[in-house]
Amino acid sequence: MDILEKIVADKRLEVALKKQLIPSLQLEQSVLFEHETISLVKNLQHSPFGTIAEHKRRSPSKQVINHNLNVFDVAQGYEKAGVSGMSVLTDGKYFGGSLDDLLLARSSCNLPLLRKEFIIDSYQILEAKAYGADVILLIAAILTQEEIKSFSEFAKSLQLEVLLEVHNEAELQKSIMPSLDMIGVNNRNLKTFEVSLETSKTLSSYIPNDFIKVSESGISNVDAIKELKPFGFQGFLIGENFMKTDNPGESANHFINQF
Ligand SMILES: O=C(O)c1ccccc1NCC(=O)[C@H](O)[C@H](O)COP(=O)(O)O
Repeated sequence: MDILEKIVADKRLEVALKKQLIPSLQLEQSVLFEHETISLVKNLQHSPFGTIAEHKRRSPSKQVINHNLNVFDVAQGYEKAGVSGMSVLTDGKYFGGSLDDLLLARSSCNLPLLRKEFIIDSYQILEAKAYGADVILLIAAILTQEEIKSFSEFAKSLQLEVLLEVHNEAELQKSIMPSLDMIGVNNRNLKTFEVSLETSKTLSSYIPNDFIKVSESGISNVDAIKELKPFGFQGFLIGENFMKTDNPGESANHFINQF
């Protein structure tokens, strides 16, 4: 079993247990609060540097990145730096995140928030809405075409935006559908952890222009963004490069000031 299969197997167990503790109907009641969606799409369309800055304590590829920060300060720092959106990893076992991180980020900034999670059940989309997300991530490698359709349509019915992530052409071809807003190319192979910006460049020409193109992972300097922009990318998801420092907000600020 590779790491992605292991994460998904654990996630299925986790979601089944959560559904017993807090049934969907109960969760739906929390969703009724009127948090107006803050659009990541609009921010990316209007930014020359389209940075989506991530809160990421650890990862399967890097183990520990940073456990000494609090998400409240990180979110405020990112907002002050002028990033276009924030990604919050909510998986506990492999990334050290939680839904509370999402809620804290929501309470501390007005950035569009992406719930970065391995979504395999519509229950997690309800959770995303209830905890203040504006955007959900769907990973093509772990979903069927039917799941991508039903999950993205459900997200849209909750006024959430949808970022669909691919890593190869086959994943992209099965996923293109009108209920998506953004298509992200993950430069990291989630099975081997190998990272290459060439993945974004190669897949860019297959992504229809109706979608905002986002390049994810392994972006460690401004030159990478300058390299990717001619391929049509408007969003750049950056985690480790900011989170490995003592002050991710300041690092993001320094990064953006180089444009
Ligand atoms: O980051 C990992 O090691 C990883 C392993 C398995 C599944 C997903 C993984 N990462 C999720 C992400 O997509 C990244 O956190 C995100 O794109 C930021 O990447 P980076 O800037 O390289 O931290």
